[in-house]
Amino acid sequence: MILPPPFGAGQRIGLFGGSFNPAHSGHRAVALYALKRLALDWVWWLVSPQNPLKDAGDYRDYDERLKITRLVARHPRFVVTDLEEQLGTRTTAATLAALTPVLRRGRFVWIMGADSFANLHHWNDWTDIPEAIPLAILARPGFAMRALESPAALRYESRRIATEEARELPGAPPPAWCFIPMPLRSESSTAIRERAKKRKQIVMTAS
Ligand SMILES: Nc1ncnc2c1ncn2[C@@H]1O[C@H](COP(=O)(O)OP(=O)(O)OP(=O)(O)O)[C@@H](O)[C@H]1O
Ligand SMILES: O=C(O)c1ccc[n+]([C@@H]2O[C@H](COP(=O)([O-])O)[C@@H](O)[C@H]2O)c1
Repeated sequence: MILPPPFGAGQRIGLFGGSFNPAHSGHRAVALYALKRLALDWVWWLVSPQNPLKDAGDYRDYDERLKITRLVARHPRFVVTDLEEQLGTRTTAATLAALTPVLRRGRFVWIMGADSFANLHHWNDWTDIPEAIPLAILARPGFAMRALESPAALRYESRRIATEEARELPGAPPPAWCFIPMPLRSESSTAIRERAKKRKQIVMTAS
């Protein structure tokens, strides 16, 4: 496994997993906000080969997703990586299990949007995830209440860290999670794909 080069023991690292199908400026805003609020050294963008809950037919080619994510994530503290492709893992629980020795060497935190946290209980082996790594939940339009009342929030209610203490999250003993309000971003990959589909239809109708 080739770890992102800027990795030193004890560093504060955010793992930002996503389909990035395609990556957009909302992702960048989330990563920038997490970088600052969690006082991270690095954010590793883990481009997921395939979210096991999503339709494979909707996916753009992996290399193309990596390429666009690298363009969107251009920042000296961001690293876009194909770690999950290298590991051959498809579920987050399996990825985190494979990364166990790595997680012990740094102060890691998993970054996700509030929509992901609201649905965490549908993920494969979902309780393994908060048991493996602290979770930073970034606000997303329409999902704050659903996230804060979700099965994951209720199950780990006593392990919630106050927003003002978000800096304590990286490397905190799991389970631990924190909801981080941020200026809301409405971008979504679905909307981008829908717009692209419509443009294609218009061109086809016109020709
Ligand atoms: N606008 C946003 N605000 C907050 N979090 C976001 C936003 N867009 C994506 N995220 C978070 O980024 C991570 C990766 O998201 P993903 O690649 O699925 O993008 P998406 O826009 O949600 O895609 P899709 O519409 O295809 O589901 C997820 O944890 C998701 O919750
Ligand atoms: O492990 C699962 O079952 C699982 C289900 C849904 C999403 N995930 C992971 O969550 C991250 C965000 O996924 P997505 O598709 O919403 O960008 C990405 O790393 C996925 O692999 C993982």
